[in-house]
Amino acid sequence: MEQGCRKMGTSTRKFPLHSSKRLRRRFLNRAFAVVYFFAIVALLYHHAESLLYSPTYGAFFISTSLLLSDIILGFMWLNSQAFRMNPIIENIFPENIEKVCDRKNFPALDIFICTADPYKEPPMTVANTALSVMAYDYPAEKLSAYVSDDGGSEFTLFALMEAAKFGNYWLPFCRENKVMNRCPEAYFRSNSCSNSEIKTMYESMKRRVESVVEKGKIIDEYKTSEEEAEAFGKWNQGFTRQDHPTVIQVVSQAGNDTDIRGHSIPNLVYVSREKCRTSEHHYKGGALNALLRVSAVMTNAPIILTLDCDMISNDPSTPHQMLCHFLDSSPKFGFVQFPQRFNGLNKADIYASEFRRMFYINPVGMNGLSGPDYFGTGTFFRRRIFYGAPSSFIEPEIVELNPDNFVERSIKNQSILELAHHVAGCNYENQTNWGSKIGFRYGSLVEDYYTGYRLHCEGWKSVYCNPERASFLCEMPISLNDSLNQTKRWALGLLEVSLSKHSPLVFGVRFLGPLKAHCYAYYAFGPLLSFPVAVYACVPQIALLNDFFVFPKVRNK
Ligand SMILES: O=c1ccn([C@@H]2O[C@H](COP(=O)(O)OP(=O)(O)O[C@H]3O[C@H](CO)[C@@H](O)[C@H](O)[C@H]3O)[C@@H](O)[C@H]2O)c(=O)[nH]1
Ligand SMILES: [Mn+2]
Repeated sequence: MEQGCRKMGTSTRKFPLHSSKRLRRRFLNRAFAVVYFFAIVALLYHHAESLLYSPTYGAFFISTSLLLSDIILGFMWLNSQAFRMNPIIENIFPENIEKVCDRKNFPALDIFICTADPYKEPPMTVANTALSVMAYDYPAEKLSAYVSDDGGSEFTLFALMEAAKFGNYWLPFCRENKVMNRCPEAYFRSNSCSNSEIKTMYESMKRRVESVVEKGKIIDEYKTSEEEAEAFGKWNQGFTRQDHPTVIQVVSQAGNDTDIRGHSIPNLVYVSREKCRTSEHHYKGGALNALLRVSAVMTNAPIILTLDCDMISNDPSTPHQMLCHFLDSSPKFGFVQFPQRFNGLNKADIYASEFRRMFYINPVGMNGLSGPDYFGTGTFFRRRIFYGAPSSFIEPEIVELNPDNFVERSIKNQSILELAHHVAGCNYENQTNWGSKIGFRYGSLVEDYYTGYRLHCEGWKSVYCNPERASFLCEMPISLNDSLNQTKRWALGLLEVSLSKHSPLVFGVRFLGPLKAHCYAYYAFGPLLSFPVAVYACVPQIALLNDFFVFPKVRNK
């Protein structure tokens, strides 16, 4: 992909694309860490001493729980120090991209958007996300958005068809008005729109989409062509969410479909992989692998962006920003991670929903240790990364899935569509390397963390990119129930890794070195923190009632 650009003869040395800055105060932190370490040792010594000389059973119980808690806290503190040893901030210069690479030489980009439930993740949200990325400031014929629908819902397909029609107006509107926030819902919410015609158009599309979801049925009046009616015909009587054949529908085709100004619009493809109760579907990891194969057969772009359906683009120049890393990188470079920034948080963020440490602080620390982990969304990958280590390519089963394969035929070609249906089949992965050695990795509920970890173990590198203007905005769970469910799912997924043979401190340390292994251990063993949290929430009260002192008194010798 880089060759096309390098041929232009303009040097990236003259027009740098990125630079990095090591944080200067890391030495102060190292000195502080040494002092802190001795403080922790002293505290553990105190607990051990109180344990040995416990006067009562109650005191023995309290000292044991405090000792265990502080061992866990100490261990987690130690892991967390790995992030602080070599933090690096990466700067990019996207304004130089078009000086070193002509737009016509830009690499193609396949965008994967995952959705799984039309009621929890409304089709309008999916449509907005798709529109926000289809409106990227990038050559339209090089852009393809693939929406994976694990909910197998005709309403999601309907929403995308409506989005494509509205896109014919929206894309030129954004281009001509230099709109920065290209997600229509977010744009109309934050702008008192001067051009109310487009707003009316959006509102009417929204009404149609919401009404089909509400009614649970797409009325015939809404099916505007035979092709559309045929597509919805696939949702016949036997079609259920857990049991249905593959549905792949090309909603718009680059080079063929044009907007109202006659410009091409990007490819938009709806994919609902085959589901059957008798075979494992591996949740989102399975969905992403199906998309990897379907997109390989149809467009095979060398760069892939993965997005959750609620992650809207907030900056049309994000592809230029990621190119700053891809066009000027080593062959081992595998992915660029953008942070998740959340919509609608109050300024004080009293519930700490921003995940500041996870999304802003730690990744800067990992930048200095061959790159951040994969967050599951907002990530641009080199397609080659999914086929084995940088130095040992793993051949996929069929040549069409090879990352270097050039697709000559159109995405609507009959044989291409047949093959795409085949590779999205629910038994396709049986007796193959998918999920174990190639593609997104199975084996943990947090497929993102686990996949990023295994890719780093194979020798791939990544970079964290956090431009001033948020590249993406997403939603966070707002109800207590959803939030607890999410935390529980993450905790289970992380424990699946920490207690497996691939545990960062056993397996990871051999391939990543101690510092990076401790970074991964910080997350993998994170769920253990629930123990000290529970102890510190209850034990001091019990201690107080028993007249037992948890910490040494100042007067103690
Ligand atoms: O069987 C499934 C289940 C989920 N999803 C999609 O996966 C994404 C993430 O699922 P969600 O239920 O929203 O989980 P979160 O906890 O909000 O997501 C975080 O945690 C996940 C697991 O670590 C990562 O995959 C996500 O990228 C990350 O944002 C959503 O777009 C879903 O539509 C599927 O496609 N198929
Ligand atoms: Mn989510």
